[in-house]
Amino acid sequence: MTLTPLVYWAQRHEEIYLRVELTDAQVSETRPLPSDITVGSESCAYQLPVFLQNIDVQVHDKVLQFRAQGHGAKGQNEYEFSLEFLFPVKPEVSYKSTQRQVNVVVRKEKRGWWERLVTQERKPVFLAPDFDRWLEESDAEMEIREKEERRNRLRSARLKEPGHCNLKTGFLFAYNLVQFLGFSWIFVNMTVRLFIFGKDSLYDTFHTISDVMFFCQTLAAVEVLNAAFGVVRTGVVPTFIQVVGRNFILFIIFGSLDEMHNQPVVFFVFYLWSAIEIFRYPFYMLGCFNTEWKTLTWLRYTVWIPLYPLGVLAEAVAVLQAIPIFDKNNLFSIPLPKAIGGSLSFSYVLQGYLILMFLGLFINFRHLHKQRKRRFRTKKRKAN
Ligand SMILES: CCCCCCCCCCCCC/C=C/C(=O)SCCNC(=O)CCNC(=O)[C@H](O)C(C)(C)COP(=O)(O)OP(=O)(O)OC[C@H]1O[C@@H](n2cnc3c(N)ncnc32)[C@H](O)[C@@H]1OP(=O)(O)O
Repeated sequence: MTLTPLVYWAQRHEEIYLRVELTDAQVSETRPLPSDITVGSESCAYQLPVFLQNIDVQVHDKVLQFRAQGHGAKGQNEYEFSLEFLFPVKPEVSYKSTQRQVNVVVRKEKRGWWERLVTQERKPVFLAPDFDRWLEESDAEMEIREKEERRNRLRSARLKEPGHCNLKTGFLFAYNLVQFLGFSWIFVNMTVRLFIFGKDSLYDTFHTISDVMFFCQTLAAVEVLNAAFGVVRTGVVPTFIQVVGRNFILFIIFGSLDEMHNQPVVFFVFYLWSAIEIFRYPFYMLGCFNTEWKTLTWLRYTVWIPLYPLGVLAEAVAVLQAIPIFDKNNLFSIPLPKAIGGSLSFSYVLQGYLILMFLGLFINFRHLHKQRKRRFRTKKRKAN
């Protein structure tokens, strides 16, 4: 026999809760509950346990379809009902079942408070408010505020835990210090050599600097993990673009081609890379202790404006210089069936990479511009 179960509902700004009572009752227009029993009343004689199987709850285009099979005092029953929600909901539905009921949670497509649950004005006879979870809109808003305050209290308590804060701060400070020392050595070394040897220093940058640059750029992969694991509050994508972008140039274009080692472009790329890092890493070091030096903050969020396009331009020159070399030595060429040429030169990959570079530049330029606005807007707001 197919029965329509009793369904109790409540809402919050982002969710709808349905409590489906599976009993041996058949509730319908023609056969309402006996007068001495009201929906949800504990005295309902129908509250007999039902052993459930094959629960199927789906949402398609605002309509929730519920089906289940249950074995109760009156034998095996099919249970089903459907509801057309007032507004769109997300297709993902979660539910938990007990002997007597199935608790369903549906997420609203758009956050907000509904005047009723279903499209039709007159509610279905099997539907009733769930007074165990019922809140008026203002109460729900207060519940959200209380949850947020609890979360903030927990977060600040966690950050005050001596172990948590010191470990993360110590790790970040040490990382930033090592990177600052590495890039400072690079920047000072290249500056001094430029003053002493003039233009000649442009041709042996790779031989004098690359070991430390390889070390710093390999270590920089940690920044992607920091972003991915939430160690620092920043996006994974910009960090990934930054680290992959630099290491592609360093390891593939410079590191794998001897012919590139004596090119002046190596000097410009290394110099532009280190010119930002000598401000960025000390800025992070101070940030580990929630302090800042205004001039350093300004430099960290300003010098990238000329350096980033210049840096990517220098990298593009390096890629263009490497293309004929890869064509000649066939390094990293992609093997293809003889019928279609035997191999694809890596220079084709480089031509595609040139497009990625300028896409990556656009993404990170926009990201840093947002960071700069956020940083200086926050400062302005604190100053007022
Ligand atoms: C399928 C693969 C596709 C790959 C495609 C690749 C294409 C590549 C194209 C582009 C290639 C670019 C190559 C690079 C060129 C150059 O570098 S040119 C030289 C100039 N370069 C720069 O100026 C960029 C310098 N780098 C950065 O700024 C970062 O790497 C960044 C990721 C680009 C931006 O940094 P981000 O962390 O996102 O912003 P911030 O405002 O600095 O930090 C946000 C918050 O996080 C905290 N934080 C971050 N890191 C640390 C840390 N190490 N220690 C402590 N705290 C850290 C920071 O303090 C901020 O905190 P709040 O202020 O409290 O929010």
